Amino acid sequence: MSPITNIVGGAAISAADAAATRAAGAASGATAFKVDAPNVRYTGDAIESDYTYDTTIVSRDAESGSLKAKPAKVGYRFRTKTGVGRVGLMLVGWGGNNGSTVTASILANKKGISWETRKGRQEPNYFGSLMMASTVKLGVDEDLKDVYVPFNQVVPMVHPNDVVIGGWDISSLSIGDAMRRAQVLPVDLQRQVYDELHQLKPLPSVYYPDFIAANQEARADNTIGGTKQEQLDRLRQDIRDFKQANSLDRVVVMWTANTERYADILPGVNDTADNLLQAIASGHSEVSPSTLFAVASILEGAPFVNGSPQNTLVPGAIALAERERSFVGGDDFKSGQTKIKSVLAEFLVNAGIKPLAITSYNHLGNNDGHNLSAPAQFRSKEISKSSVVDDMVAANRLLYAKGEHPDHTIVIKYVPSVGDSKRALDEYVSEIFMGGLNTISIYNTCEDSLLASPLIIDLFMMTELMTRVSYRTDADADWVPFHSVLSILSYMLKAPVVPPNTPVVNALAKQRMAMENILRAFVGLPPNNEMLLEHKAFH
Ligand SMILES: NC(=O)c1ccc[n+]([C@@H]2O[C@H](COP(=O)([O-])OP(=O)(O)OC[C@H]3O[C@@H](n4cnc5c(N)ncnc54)[C@H](O)[C@@H]3O)[C@@H](O)[C@H]2O)c1
Ligand SMILES: O=P([O-])([O-])O[C@@H]1[C@@H](O)[C@H](O)[C@@H](O)[C@H](O)[C@@H]1O
Repeated sequence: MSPITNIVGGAAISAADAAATRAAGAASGATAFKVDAPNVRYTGDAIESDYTYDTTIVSRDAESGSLKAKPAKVGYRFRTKTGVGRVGLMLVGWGGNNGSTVTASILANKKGISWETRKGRQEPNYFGSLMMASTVKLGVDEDLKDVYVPFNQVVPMVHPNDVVIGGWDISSLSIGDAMRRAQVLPVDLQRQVYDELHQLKPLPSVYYPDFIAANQEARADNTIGGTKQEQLDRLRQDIRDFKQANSLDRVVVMWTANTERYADILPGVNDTADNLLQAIASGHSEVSPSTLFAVASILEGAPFVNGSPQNTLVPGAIALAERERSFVGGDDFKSGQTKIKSVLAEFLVNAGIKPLAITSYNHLGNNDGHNLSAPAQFRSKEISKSSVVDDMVAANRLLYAKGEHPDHTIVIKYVPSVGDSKRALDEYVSEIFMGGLNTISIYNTCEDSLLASPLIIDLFMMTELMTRVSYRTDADADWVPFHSVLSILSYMLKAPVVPPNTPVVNALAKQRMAMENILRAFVGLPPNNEMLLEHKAFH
C-alpha cells in the first residue's frame, strides 16, 4: 500500500485505514509520504529542502503616515536528520499527577494494555496529543479531494512508545505508588501497570522550601543536600548517568514539578550567564530549584522545557542557553481554560466583537491545587493565565485603543474533594453591534492530568525533533541550529517564552499554523493557506 493511500482525506478514514495509519506510525521516524520535487533531497541520513520564505515588509511614510507593503523572499535550506535514535525524557516532579499519569499511559500504549470500564473495554490512546492524534492537510489528490496525514508523520519524529522515562522528585514514592496517590487513572488500568511502575523510583531532588508552598513540606523526603554548586554538579551527573545507563542519544528534561514563586531578577545575580553561574557557585538564595535544573540541562546539552508558570528561564539562563547552543522552552502547559481562551478570545476579536470582561474561575483538589492555594504560587499561575489575550487585543486597534484591555480576572480555589477533576467556569462579556452585549459562559470539567499528559508528549516530541534540525541561509557559512529559545513550542504553553525582542503569539490557530507550516518547510512544501483557488476559479 503506497503511503498516500493510508489516509483518505475528506471522507472518514475507514477502520482498516486507521489501523494501517497507526501501524505506519507505530515506529519512531515513520513518515506518511515522500515529496517529489527538485528542491527536496533525501540523503542517507537526512532530508534537505531548499525553501523560499515569503513575507511582506510594511513601511510607513513619515509625513503622510501611509503604509507601503512590499513582498519579500528569504532563501532557506533546511536539513532534518532522519535517524531518531534512542531518546530519553527526564521529568522533574516525576512522582506528581502529571508525571505518574504520563508514564503509566505511555506504558499502557506501548504494551497495548486495555481495561474494563462501566461502558466496556477501553483501549489506550494518545487523544489530546497534537502530534499523535491530530492530522494536517498534505494537499489534494487527483480528484481535488483533501488528503490528511498524521501530524507526527510529516517529518520523522520520535514515537512516545519508544521513549525512556526517568526523573526526579522530592517525594520518594515509587511511580506506582505515585500513580495511586494521584487517583487519576482507572483502577483496572492501575492494577495492570502497578508492578512495573513500582520498580521506577525518582531520583532525589533539590528542595528549597522558600520556592513552593509550605504545604508541600510533608512530601519532601527525597532531597539532595550540599551547596547549590554541589547540587548543580549532582543534577548534571544524574543526566549523564541516565543517558549512559540507557544508551541514549539524547535526553530532554522537562519541569512538571510544583509551581514555584517568581524569582526576583537581580542585576549581578541572574541577569547574565556568568552572573547566574557565579550566583550558583556562591549559593545565592534567589536561584530556584527549577533554574538549577535548567542550568544543569543547558550545560549537559539536554533541552529543558518548563511546564510550570514560574520564571525559571531568567535572563541569565536564556543567555547561557544561547551561549551553549542548548534548547530551552516554556512556560506552563496550556491545557484547559487558557487553551480555550486562546481560541475564543481570538474568535471574538477577529470577528470584530470586543471582549470587555473575561473571568476565569476554577477549583480543583489535586496537589497542584494545594500548592497553588498559597499566594506566591498562585501569583505565578495568575501571571501565566492572564497574558494569553495580549497579542489578540494588540492586533485590533479598531476595538482597543493602545493600552486598553478587557477586564481579565483569574480565580483558583482548592477543594480537596474534587481531586484532579478540575471544575472551570469562564464568562466572556463582549460589546457587539450598536452597543449590545453578548455573554458567553462555559462550564468545563476535566481530569487536569489527562489534559496535561498529552502536552508533555507533544513538547517532548517537538523538542526532540528540533535537536535534529539545522538550517542555513545565503548569509550562513555553515548549518546552524534554530534559536535556543524554542518558540515553536508555544501551542502547548500558556505563556510562551520567545527569543529576546521577538513577538509572543498566544492565538492557538496561529500557533498551530506556524508549527504545521514550519514542518512542511522542512520537507520543502509550501505553507497551507486554505485559499482553495482550485475550487473557486472557473478552471
Ligand atoms: N492540567 C495540569 O495538570 C497542568 C496544566 C498546566 C500546568 N501544570 C503545572 O504542572 C506542574 C505539575 O502539575 P501536577 O498536577 O503534576 O502537580 P503535582 O503536585 O501532582 O506534581 C508535582 C510534583 O513535583 C514534585 N516536586 C515539587 N518540587 C520539586 C522539586 N524541586 N524537584 C522535584 N520534584 C519536585 C512534588 O513532590 C510532586 O510530586 C504544576 O506546576 C502545574 O501548575 C499542570
Ligand atoms: O490550563 P488552565 O486550565 O488554563 O490552567 C490550569 C489552572 O486553571 C489550574 O488551576 C491549575 O491547577 C493547572 O495547573 C492549570 O494551569
